[in-house]
Amino acid sequence: MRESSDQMTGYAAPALRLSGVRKVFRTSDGPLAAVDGIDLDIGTGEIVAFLGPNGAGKTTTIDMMLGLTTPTAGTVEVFGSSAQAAVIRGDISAVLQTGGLLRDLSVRETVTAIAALHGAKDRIDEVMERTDIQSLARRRVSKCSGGEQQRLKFALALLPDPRLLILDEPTAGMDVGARHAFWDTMRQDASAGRTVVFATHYLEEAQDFAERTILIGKGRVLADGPTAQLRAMTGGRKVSADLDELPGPPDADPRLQRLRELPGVKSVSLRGTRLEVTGSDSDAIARLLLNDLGGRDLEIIAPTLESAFIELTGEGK
Ligand SMILES: Nc1ncnc2c1ncn2[C@@H]1O[C@H](COP(=O)(O)OP(=O)(O)OP(=O)(O)O)[C@@H](O)[C@H]1O
Repeated sequence: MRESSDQMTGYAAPALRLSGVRKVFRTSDGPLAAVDGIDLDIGTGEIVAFLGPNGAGKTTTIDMMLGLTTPTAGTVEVFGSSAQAAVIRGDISAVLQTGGLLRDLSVRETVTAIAALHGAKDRIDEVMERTDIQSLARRRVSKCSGGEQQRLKFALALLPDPRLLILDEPTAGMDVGARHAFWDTMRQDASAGRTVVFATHYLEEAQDFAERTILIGKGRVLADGPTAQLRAMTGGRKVSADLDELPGPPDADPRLQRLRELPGVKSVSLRGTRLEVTGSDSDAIARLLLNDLGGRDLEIIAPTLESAFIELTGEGK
């Protein structure tokens, strides 16, 4: 990856800085604040998920990051300059939901044409290999599947060797294998210093691939933090184990009572001989179950981002 001017000057501007960003559209029903005051900094080498339901404002925000539209209020900076300047320098590029590939060109002709625009003909083979499209080189774009077209768009986005890559639902149309291959490439890129910001509807995708998740709803940031921490914000983990049959009713059982009295325990329930305990300190619950209460076949399950999402946005997907 190219050396950054920040490294040369010693000034480390964040990859992306949004300050008080708003975008208001005029609609027949009056003004609509699609983005309603977003502040955030994203550092070099981060992989960040923008997670939110339909209409949350993700695409509108991404368009402003890329300089495709201007904010109604606030500022967007990419490596310390305007988004447009960053695009011209080749510091930022994107895989967008919409936007065109020429259907009659072959895959290789497409990559070659865009490489010529960027003065990056020497990178053609490398990006085709990284995105696993060499075997499609002679295929017409119109004959490529949705997932293959996404890989081609990804190749085009890598041609300028951007320091910041923005992806709007990049794996739409890919099967599970292609999705994992895609994210493996992304991880390698991020570890080499490329910053990656992606919008997704897939809760598992944020969970599996982003170290940091920014949850967006109604044009605002609802939560922003390490993806694991966001998950932990909702209800803690569930610990389950088999117990010997209880001699009496569960409400009166002293073993269950000891679990209920543990700090942070939210619920204790029994189905047959299978006990389920939810709480913030799963280690303490597991210790008590195994050491003192004769629990067997113990399982600890972390809450999914789905539950965090529903709790924080008040709406499921
Ligand atoms: N050009 C426009 N004119 C009027 N309203 C718009 C325009 N673009 C977006 N909107 C509205 O702004 C809101 C945010 O839309 P946006 O596309 O940014 O959401 P999103 O989070 O990307 O949704 P999705 O996940 O469905 O792509 C929506 O209510 C949308 O209808």
